[in-house]
Amino acid sequence: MSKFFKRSESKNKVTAKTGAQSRACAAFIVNAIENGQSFNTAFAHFCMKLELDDRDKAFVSEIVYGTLRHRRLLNKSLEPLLEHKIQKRHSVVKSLLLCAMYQLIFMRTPPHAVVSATVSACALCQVRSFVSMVNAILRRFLREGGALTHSLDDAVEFSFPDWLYKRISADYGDKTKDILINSNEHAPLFLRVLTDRISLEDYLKELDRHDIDYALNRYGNSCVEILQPLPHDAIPLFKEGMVTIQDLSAQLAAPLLNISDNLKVLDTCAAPGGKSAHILSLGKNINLTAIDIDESRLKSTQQTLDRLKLKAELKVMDAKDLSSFEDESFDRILVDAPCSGTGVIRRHPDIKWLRRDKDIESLCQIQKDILNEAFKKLKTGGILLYTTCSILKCENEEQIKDFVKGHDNARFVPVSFDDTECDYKQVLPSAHGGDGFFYARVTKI
Ligand SMILES: C[S@@+](CC[C@H](N)C(=O)[O-])C[C@H]1O[C@@H](n2cnc3c(N)ncnc32)[C@H](O)[C@@H]1O
Repeated sequence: MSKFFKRSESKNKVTAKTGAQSRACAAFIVNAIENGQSFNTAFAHFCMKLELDDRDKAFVSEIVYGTLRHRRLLNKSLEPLLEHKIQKRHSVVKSLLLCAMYQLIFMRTPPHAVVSATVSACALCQVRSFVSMVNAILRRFLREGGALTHSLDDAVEFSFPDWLYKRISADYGDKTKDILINSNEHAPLFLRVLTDRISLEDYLKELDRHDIDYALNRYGNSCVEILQPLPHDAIPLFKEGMVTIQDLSAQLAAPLLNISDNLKVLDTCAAPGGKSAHILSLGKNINLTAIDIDESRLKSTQQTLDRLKLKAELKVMDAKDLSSFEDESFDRILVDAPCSGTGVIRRHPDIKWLRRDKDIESLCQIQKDILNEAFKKLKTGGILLYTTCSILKCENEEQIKDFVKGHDNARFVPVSFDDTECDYKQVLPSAHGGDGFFYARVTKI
């Protein structure tokens, strides 16, 4: 356990009670996600309901993320142990068992602790009548070796829904397995140092002073990877606004806008504000309008900008209708479009179970509508940057190629990666260390 999760002496023991509460909380969250709730909503709700402290929350989040990462394989290992099908109204029992198996196999938590806390959690989950069944299944699982039952089907082995597996393999062929493996990794913590306020060198000295392990990455010149668990409030100079949390791939987006001083910039899908903040750091006197359709998410953009002491005009607005702005009035436009999130599954494994195949078509239509509308607002000679955190070609290269084909006055502005220039760039999860991401920029002639 990291030194940043220190507790007072009296609270330092994980009692049977807190152990059961954490297991109940994890099972409730997994169950809620299976029923369509997002991780963030379910996590906030159940952690509050079960009155968990920060250390318990970290433990719960590890169990939930891990269980979601390996859900299909855990399920395959659980199924032969179930003598009767668990009814839908008792589905939390299945979540309790899957979470317990994840702890036994992947976290190597002592078996007696997992079994006794999971059994006690039945009462908290209001499935007391399942106590002996849960106890018997977990003990049998351990007696029979406590190992996973593997599958020759990669969708099961790497726990991806069939529809998504099919789409990834149609797009990537023999690269598919690597993509699935990398998407099941734990995502690293990347910081972006605001180098207009503190040099990278000086910030690294700060990390050394706090004895924090880090690594640099040749792709981002203000990017530092932190090699140990570190809550936000333990990140040196975070509160002071000298540094922010942003994945490496996300950090590579804003510089592609070629920002210089005094430009008028529109960020069409801005929340929670990571790239808006980056744009503002790249020039002086940038006139940035940041819009988002989601009011609550736009509030988090304001918080991001406040912490970093940056200013932009924020508006709740649907980017499919930008008629309140004059045509050809922006020098730079960022369309960081709503997407499937298939490039960030290692960071948000709930995406695998929340997304549906039919969502992809509607997302593609929204992306197309936003691109068409945003391009009207771009000045001649300006740059529009289209990015997504998806790896699906229909959202990325097919989308932008169709766009350029459909606009006589649009031209690609090539992007350069690994010393190679291309009209657009697809980065796969972990390929450079960062998330899966897509970048393409166009200009108006
Ligand atoms: C990938 S996130 C943007 C991340 C953000 N650019 C950043 O760097 O922090 C996509 C955003 O698009 C917003 N969005 C979805 N549909 C939209 C629409 N029609 N108009 C404007 N924003 C939209 C979502 O609310 C979400 O905040």
